[in-house]
Order: sequence, then C-alpha cells, then structure tokens
Amino acid sequence: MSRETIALASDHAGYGLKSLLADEIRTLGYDILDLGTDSTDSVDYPDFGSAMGEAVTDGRVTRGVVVCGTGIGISIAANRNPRVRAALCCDETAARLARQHNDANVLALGARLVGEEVAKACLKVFLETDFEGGRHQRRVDKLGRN
Ligand SMILES: O=C(CO)[C@H](O)[C@H](O)COP(=O)(O)O
Repeated sequence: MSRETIALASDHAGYGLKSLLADEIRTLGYDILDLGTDSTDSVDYPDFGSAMGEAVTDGRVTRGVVVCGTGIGISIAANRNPRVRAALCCDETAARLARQHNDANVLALGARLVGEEVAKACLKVFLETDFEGGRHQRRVDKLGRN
C-alpha cells in the first residue's frame, strides 16, 4: 500500500518547527511534500498558506500542516481556499476534535506559542484520528456551501 503524503508549509517563524515536524511525519510512516519556506529569512505567510490551498485543491495531498509564529495568519490564508478546513490547535484535545467533528484537513500550529512536544502530540493525533461523520457530516457539508 502506498504511503500518504502530508504537505507542510510555513513562514520564517514556523520554519524550525516545520523541519522538526517533517522528521516526525516520516517517523510516523508518511511521505512529505514540503511547500517551503526553506530558511528563517523573512517571508510572507499568505504565500505559504495559499500554496497549501493549491496543493489540497489540485489533489497532490489530502492533508497538510501549516506553521507560522502564531498559526493565525497562515491558517487564515489557507482557509481562503474553499477546499481547506484548517484548524488552529494548541493542544491534543483540539487536534482530536478538529478531526472528529470538523474533518479538518490542515493542522495549523503557532511555533511561538506551543512547545515542540505539544506540537508533535497535536500532529500525531491529527494524523491518526478519524472523522466521526454522522451529525458532523451535515455541518461540514454546510461549510462547503458558504
Ligand atoms: O504569526 C505570524 C502571522 O500570524 C507570523 O509568523 C508573524 O507575524 C511574523 O512576524 P515577524 O515578521 O515579526 O517575524
């Protein structure tokens, strides 16, 4: 069976955490599509949130992770794409519920706000938790029509 590819995107503030999460994603048994940025040189988070939206829309990936300083800007940028349901998470519970209730397809993290261990825990839960469907499916369907 082929391995799922998980896309990763960050700005300069998220670059370090993105690199760490790339290793973690491979360890968990997935492949990586790295959409940048590639260093801590200052860049603009909308460019990378939008790159994630394009990767989801054109089918290169079904899930991804975005990181900036707070996770706020890059999640706003990613969510401008109608195919993206990016969830900004600060703990494992949020990451689990983002999958179970919202069928989130992009995990957003704030590198300046969450520690590395919390970020790795959020990632693992995000990748390994299924959408519950049922009443939540109706609500997610409505998101797609807005
Ligand atoms: O968190 C962010 C957006 O929500 C950015 O990472 C942050 O604004 C970058 O700031 P600076 O240019 O001062 O490094």
